[in-house]
Amino acid sequence: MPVEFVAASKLPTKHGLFDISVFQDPESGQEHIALSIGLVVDPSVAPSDAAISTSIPTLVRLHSECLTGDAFGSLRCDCGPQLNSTLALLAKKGRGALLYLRQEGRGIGLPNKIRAYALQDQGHDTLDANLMLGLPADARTYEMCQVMLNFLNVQKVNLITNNPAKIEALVALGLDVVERTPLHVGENPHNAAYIETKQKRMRHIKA
Ligand SMILES: Nc1nc2c(ncn2[C@@H]2O[C@H](COP(=O)(O)OP(=O)(O)OP(=O)(O)O)[C@@H](O)[C@H]2O)c(=O)[nH]1
Ligand SMILES: [Zn+2]
Repeated sequence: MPVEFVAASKLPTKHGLFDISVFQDPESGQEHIALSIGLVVDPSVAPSDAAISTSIPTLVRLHSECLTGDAFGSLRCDCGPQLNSTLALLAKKGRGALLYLRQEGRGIGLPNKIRAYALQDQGHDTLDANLMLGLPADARTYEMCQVMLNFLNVQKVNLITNNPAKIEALVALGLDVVERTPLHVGENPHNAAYIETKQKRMRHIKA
């Protein structure tokens, strides 16, 4: 079942003043969040210039939930710095959206991600660890983004990502991804092999 808009409000952050919009899948109760800036937050009350604004490419990041990286400052991945630098970029540009998608651990959930970390502690890489658990390498889907981006009046997308699968997913949903902005931040000795595996085995773009 598609997600539905639930509520929106202002959200002052250390990066700037964002709009927060919450969406929910009525069947599963799963929530997804849009943090946007400089966008019309409800198409039903769109001002007359909304049509003009939708023709400009909008900076968008599809950020997959990572409790360990986003909230605890884990150095095992690059999620925390990616989240922060995206919000800083959107605030600087004054226009764009970060969709915070509740697909922890590339969609396998936190317990399985920690099981996969334990296997990585034994020397397996991030991809093999998922497979050894009998799980897909990447279990994420992106259909909720269609409703969320439509709600924000976004049609042309400049996607902030290194992952071509996200571009392909948005294009398959009918969105017009006209540009890509790379996001290489937060590399450190603990996540260097993880980032290298994403580039060598998961099609992530290095440049
Ligand atoms: N299963 C699993 N998930 C992980 C691991 N490390 C990070 N994650 C999750 O991976 C997701 C982020 O995906 P990444 O593969 O790092 O990057 P991406 O979102 O596909 O691509 P970018 O848009 O370029 O950041 C988050 O949901 C993290 O919780 C891991 O070792 N195993
Ligand atoms: Zn992470």
